[in-house]
Amino acid sequence: MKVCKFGGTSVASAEQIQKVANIVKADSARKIIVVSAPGKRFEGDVKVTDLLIQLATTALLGQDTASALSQVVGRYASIAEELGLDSEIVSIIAADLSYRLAFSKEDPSLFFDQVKASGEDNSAKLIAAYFSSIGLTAEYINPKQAGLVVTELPKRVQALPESYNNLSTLANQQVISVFPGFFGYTHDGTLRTFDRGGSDITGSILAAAVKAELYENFTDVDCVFAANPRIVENPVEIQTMTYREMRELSYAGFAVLHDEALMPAFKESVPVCIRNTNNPQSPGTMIVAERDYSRLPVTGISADSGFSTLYVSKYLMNREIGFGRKLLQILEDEDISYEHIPSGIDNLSVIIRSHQLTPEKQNRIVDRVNNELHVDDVHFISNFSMVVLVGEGMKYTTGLAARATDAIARTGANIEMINQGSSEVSLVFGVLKEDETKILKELYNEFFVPSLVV
Ligand SMILES: Nc1ncnc2c1ncn2[C@@H]1O[C@H](COP(=O)(O)OP(=O)(O)O)[C@@H](O)[C@H]1O
Ligand SMILES: N[C@@H](CC(=O)OP(=O)(O)O)C(=O)O
Repeated sequence: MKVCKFGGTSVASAEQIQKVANIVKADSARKIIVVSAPGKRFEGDVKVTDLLIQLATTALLGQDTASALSQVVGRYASIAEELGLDSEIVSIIAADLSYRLAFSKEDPSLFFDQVKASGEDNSAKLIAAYFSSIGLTAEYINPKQAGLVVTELPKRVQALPESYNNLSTLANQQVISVFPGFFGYTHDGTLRTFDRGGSDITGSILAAAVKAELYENFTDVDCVFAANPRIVENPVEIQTMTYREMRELSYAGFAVLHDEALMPAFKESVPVCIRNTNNPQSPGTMIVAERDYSRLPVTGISADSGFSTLYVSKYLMNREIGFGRKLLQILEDEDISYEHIPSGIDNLSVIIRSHQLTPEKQNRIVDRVNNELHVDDVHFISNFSMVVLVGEGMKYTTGLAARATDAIARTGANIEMINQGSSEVSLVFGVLKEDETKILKELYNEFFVPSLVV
């Protein structure tokens, strides 16, 4: 049995959904279909999830929701009409949205989740109806009834272990299951969505639960490329990569797969294949536990912005027992996680995703570090990017860091931070945001030109 996830671009219009149906028909092993909300049909279009966020915001502000609501219903109505479905499905979707808008707004984040999740939920209902209309025996699956149970607030949303057992019964279904991505329910029945892009996670959870032979993730590119195709022209195609490599690359900018989507599949050794709905003949990129990495040391290069650094210096910091713990406790008290901690003997930097910081939080942290740790200097620097070189073969290659730093030097940019994880599967450079693109391009030239495939 195969689990297939179709992303927003794959279900953005009637034409795309017809391609999805053809892909499902072409292989009888494709029994569980996870769908996203309709995404962008063209450059500049708006994803249904973003329309829903606008709708929820309007409702929370107590403003008239009629126009925002009709935009969302309109997207589904035009898809349904083009697919030749009767208006009943559109009435079901309109009624569902009105029901969600009447939900309690006491906790705005839960209200947002209710409204956002309708994107995938209604997409699944519509696609199941379309499959049935063309003679495929298909059924919409409700994640609550199927048992996709997630953690309660204030914990980060994650599937609970029992979900896998609950969902495993889907393996016995004779019909094609159409499952909405992106959300689950807590024990008390509260709906919670995963982070943006989270339908990839749902697909992986289901693939692990039914111990699928393959998790196919259908998107709008033929494969995973060695660098973001929006930045590097015609990048090298990756045929096979390991879970670890994909995890590191999606951590910093490979938007093609959510970085939390690998663990469930990895734990059950389910291989993942990234494929193109618009070109299903293309074999795609296989993500597996091990691969031959003798040819090229670097598999891919990613880059992501939106990082800040908390810089702290104090003479003899290296001798002060408990300094690091006290500093990290201050961050924990502010509910902040960190990415890297490069350090010297008298100073250290804590790299943080900037979206976690507010001016008030920054002031409180700086005050507490000054008052409680009596440092010589503490300040925040924002606007950092991380550029990450990833490859299982890196640890067997000498001189690789020197080649990378030489390439960066050629751009004239300064390296603010270097971090090599002990697994040596990645090498991270902290750079200024304004230098990110030129560094990515130069590193790509250094390690991939003139190669054609990895
Ligand atoms: N290294 C990469 N390889 C392939 N695609 C990438 C890479 N980095 C970024 N992307 C982008 O990821 C996009 C697909 O992911 P996403 O927009 O989430 O699709 P979907 O709508 O299928 O969920 C591609 O259109 C591509 O622009
Ligand atoms: N629709 C949600 C979840 C998702 O996974 O979407 P996509 O498959 O389009 O990345 C989002 O936009 O975040």
